[in-house]
Amino acid sequence: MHKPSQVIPSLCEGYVLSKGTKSYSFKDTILYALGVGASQDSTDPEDLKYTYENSEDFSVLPGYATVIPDLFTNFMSLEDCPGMPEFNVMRLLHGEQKITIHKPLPANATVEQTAFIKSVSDKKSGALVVLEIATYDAEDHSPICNNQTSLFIRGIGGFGGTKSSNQENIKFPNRPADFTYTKLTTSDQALIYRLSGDYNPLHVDPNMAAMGGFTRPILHGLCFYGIAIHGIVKLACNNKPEAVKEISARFSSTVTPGDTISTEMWKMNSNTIYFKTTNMNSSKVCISNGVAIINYQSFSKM
Ligand SMILES: CCCCCCC[C@@H](O)CC(=O)SCCNC(=O)CCNC(=O)[C@H](O)C(C)(C)COP(=O)(O)OP(=O)(O)OC[C@H]1O[C@@H](n2cnc3c(N)ncnc32)[C@H](O)[C@@H]1OP(=O)(O)O
Repeated sequence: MHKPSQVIPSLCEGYVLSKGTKSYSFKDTILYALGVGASQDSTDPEDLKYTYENSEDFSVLPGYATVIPDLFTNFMSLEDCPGMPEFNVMRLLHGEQKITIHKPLPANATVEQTAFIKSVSDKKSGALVVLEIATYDAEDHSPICNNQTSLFIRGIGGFGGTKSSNQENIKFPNRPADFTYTKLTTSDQALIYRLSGDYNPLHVDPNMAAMGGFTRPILHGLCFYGIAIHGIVKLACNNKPEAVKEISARFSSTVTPGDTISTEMWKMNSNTIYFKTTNMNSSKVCISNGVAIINYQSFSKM
């Protein structure tokens, strides 16, 4: 296939990366929960509701919305888009993510979904490709969730056109956080997390990570996003996953499996939480601009 020498936004925008039906079951939702650090140790007795299908209130973590799409198919299809030049896929990083949840995520479902490129903007050091993925229940065609995924492809910027970002910069309050969730990621975190569908070798293969300019494989953005969401549900939502309606955030620095990450949350008003996550090993903020929209009516005790 003939590839252009640089990004041609008009040939990218609207390009369908995948469209189809898929089914998942409670085994997938449990595997996801384990991949974002749900455990059965004495500090986390409440996690059984995400990891044991026979628990009384078995539930799906809201972050599971991010892996319902066929991540790897979409990732690979990007290279086939006629408006994209040749690029080193190991230089592609997850830039931003927004999920919108329309109903509590079912533990077993058949879903219909379409993923397409919504926009491409020139960030000079790279191209920011924004994907939109809508997921519907195949049974009654009701909307389940939406994903907006921004991919930052380093090294292919400078093609002109728009340069805007899709997320606003958040100003955090000048007071201690209302809740803090600190989690030690494990050295095998990426090996477990990838089984939920993002098989990008950047996260496990040292040679591929080196091609991306990293000394070691880095953790999936959606894995540490999922860890932060787990913390938000536990600490700010009384462990009621159905309370989460929307979560958006930017991946502003990398995390290596084995790093400790700490998510600080501020309750801003009756339905909004601002959050950011710091990588305690690098001392850098790895998730910035975090905003969670919560429906506090869905539980009584705060
Ligand atoms: C298809 C389905 C796919 C599913 C996912 C599959 C892919 C996954 O497997 C891949 C991953 O998970 S990668 C791991 C997670 N991501 C990361 O670790 C990225 C961390 N962030 C960075 O390294 C830098 O912010 C970096 C490199 C992103 C940007 O840093 P710089 O180049 O230094 O940019 P900077 O000079 O700070 O800013 C330039 C302009 O870019 C905007 N920007 C910065 N960070 C951004 C980010 N994270 N997302 C979006 N935009 C971002 C800035 O605002 C600036 O724009 P403008 O000039 O318009 O203000």
